[in-house]
Amino acid sequence: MRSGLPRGLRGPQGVVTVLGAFALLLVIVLAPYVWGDAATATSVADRVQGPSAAHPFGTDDLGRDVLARVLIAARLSVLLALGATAVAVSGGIVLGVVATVLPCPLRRLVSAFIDILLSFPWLLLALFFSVIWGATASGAMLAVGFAGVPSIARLTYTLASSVTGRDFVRAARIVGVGPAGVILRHVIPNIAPPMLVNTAAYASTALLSFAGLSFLGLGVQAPGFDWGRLLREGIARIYVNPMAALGPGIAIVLTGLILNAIGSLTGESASKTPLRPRASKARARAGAGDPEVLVEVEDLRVSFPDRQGRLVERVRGVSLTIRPGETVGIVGASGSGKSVTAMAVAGLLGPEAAIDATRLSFQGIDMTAAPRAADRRRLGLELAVVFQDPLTSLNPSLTVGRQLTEVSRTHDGVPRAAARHRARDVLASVGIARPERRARQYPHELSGGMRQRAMIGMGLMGRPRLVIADEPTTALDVTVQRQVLRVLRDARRRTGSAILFISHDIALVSGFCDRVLVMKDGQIVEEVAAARLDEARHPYTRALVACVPHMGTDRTRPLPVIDESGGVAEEARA
Ligand SMILES: Nc1ncnc2c1ncn2[C@@H]1O[C@H](COP(=O)(O)OP(=O)(O)OP(=O)(O)O)[C@@H](O)[C@H]1O
Repeated sequence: MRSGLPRGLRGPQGVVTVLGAFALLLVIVLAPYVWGDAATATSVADRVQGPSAAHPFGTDDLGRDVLARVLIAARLSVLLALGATAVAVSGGIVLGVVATVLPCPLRRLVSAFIDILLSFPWLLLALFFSVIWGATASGAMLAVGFAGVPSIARLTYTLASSVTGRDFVRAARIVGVGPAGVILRHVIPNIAPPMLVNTAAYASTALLSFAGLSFLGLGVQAPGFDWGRLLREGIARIYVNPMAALGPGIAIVLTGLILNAIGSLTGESASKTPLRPRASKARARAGAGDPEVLVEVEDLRVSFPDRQGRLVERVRGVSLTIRPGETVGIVGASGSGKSVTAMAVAGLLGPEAAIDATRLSFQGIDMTAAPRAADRRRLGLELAVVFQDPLTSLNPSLTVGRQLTEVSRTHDGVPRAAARHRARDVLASVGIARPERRARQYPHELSGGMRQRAMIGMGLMGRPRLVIADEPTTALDVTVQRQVLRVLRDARRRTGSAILFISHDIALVSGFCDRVLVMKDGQIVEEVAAARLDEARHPYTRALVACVPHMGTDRTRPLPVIDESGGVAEEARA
């Protein structure tokens, strides 16, 4: 059963939070009208009295009702805390997000600057800013706000960096989405839930900080009063009337709790699904070159730095070609360099990869260099990548339909309504029932097989000449695997696109592909037609083929094992 309320607002905690927030709001709005006179009317006869029915929190040294003053101070205290929070959060988000999209050396510089600011205790910063802006309410608000910028900036930077490292952001960049688009469409929606929680947490910290500054005489000045100032006045009479000090203290604690509870509920409601790695798809650009050859790779070498910073070559002199409409498979053990090779072809390797190749091109476009704007458009439309993990192949904070329409809208300039229409047709063409409804859903609302089909659909939104499928069926059960392979086959038939299919499973690859490239230790050790795998010459290929059980396999014998040298060892395995 689903109620119409957001998820976070259901249950007792949600109800209590809503009631608390509502009561606080009422006090903030109405208190000055209802208790204004009691809070300001002086009465010498009622001076410094303890709690009574007429004055539940007693009176101050001018005979004013302390409870009324506490209630009226709610408005100033909360507004100043929210003002300080707005300064801290907006400053922190701008600094943190901008730092993530800066080029590497500048990013390090800004990150180090944030760290230096963080090393100062916030109170010291707040006092420093108070001195600059003076001991006034607005000065203290700016002081508390600016003192919070470094911690919010650090948090934003960490969260945003974890998003910008995801495949869907890398793919979006390749597709031509600029820094502003990446921030607005990918980073902000994904960091919003934790940021909301932290904003509310910071609001309660700001409330406390502000009360602290006013208590020290650096915040609100007489005749104005906030909770901090009331606390300062109450402390002086704590032995005569403890409630004069406890009253504002209770108000600060309760309001802090309400702000924290609002934050956790908002965060819970806003979070759609946990963000996980791996995502999306990519595309490629245009140029001269042999029209008969779609992908040309010659002597590709890819290295990554190890922990000591030394470059280690992971792909060692790979050469391959893919012709239009061909289905080429790459098989090999884990770590043999299949994905790195494929990502190099797609131009999706990160900046940490050192790429060296005599030739690395897709439709004549040099994929070792950053694509030009004109090439990006072709990449966006003509190259699609389907990754292994379907849950994380899509941006969790955008609906499936929105992600599908991005290609048409970014590169074809198709109007929104037409793009939506096309997205529905494409979803239907990859076998997704009720495509209208599915397009409105978020990735986590789809099954694994559906997500993978939606990914293939994303590729079909353009005019794919090549689909790179990096272990697209590994995370799926056998039945769903078959459906996904069928969708890929149909897509190839309809669009004439070539497919580069990566898998551990030589039986799957030989059944699906025209040609098979066998990789071992970063090299292609053999290239063989799928139909003639039995005639493979390399011992490693023969070992892979021998490991595939078939109808005639003797089940009483141990499974063959591929040894270090790549041959078959008849070791026993349970
Ligand atoms: N970003 C990276 N930084 C450092 N090393 C990397 C990086 N990406 C890949 N590698 C290394 O490159 C080698 C080849 O990785 P790759 O992902 O291509 O293997 P694979 O054959 O696709 O394996 P699997 O089937 O397990 O995905 C591995 O040793 C891997 O650790």
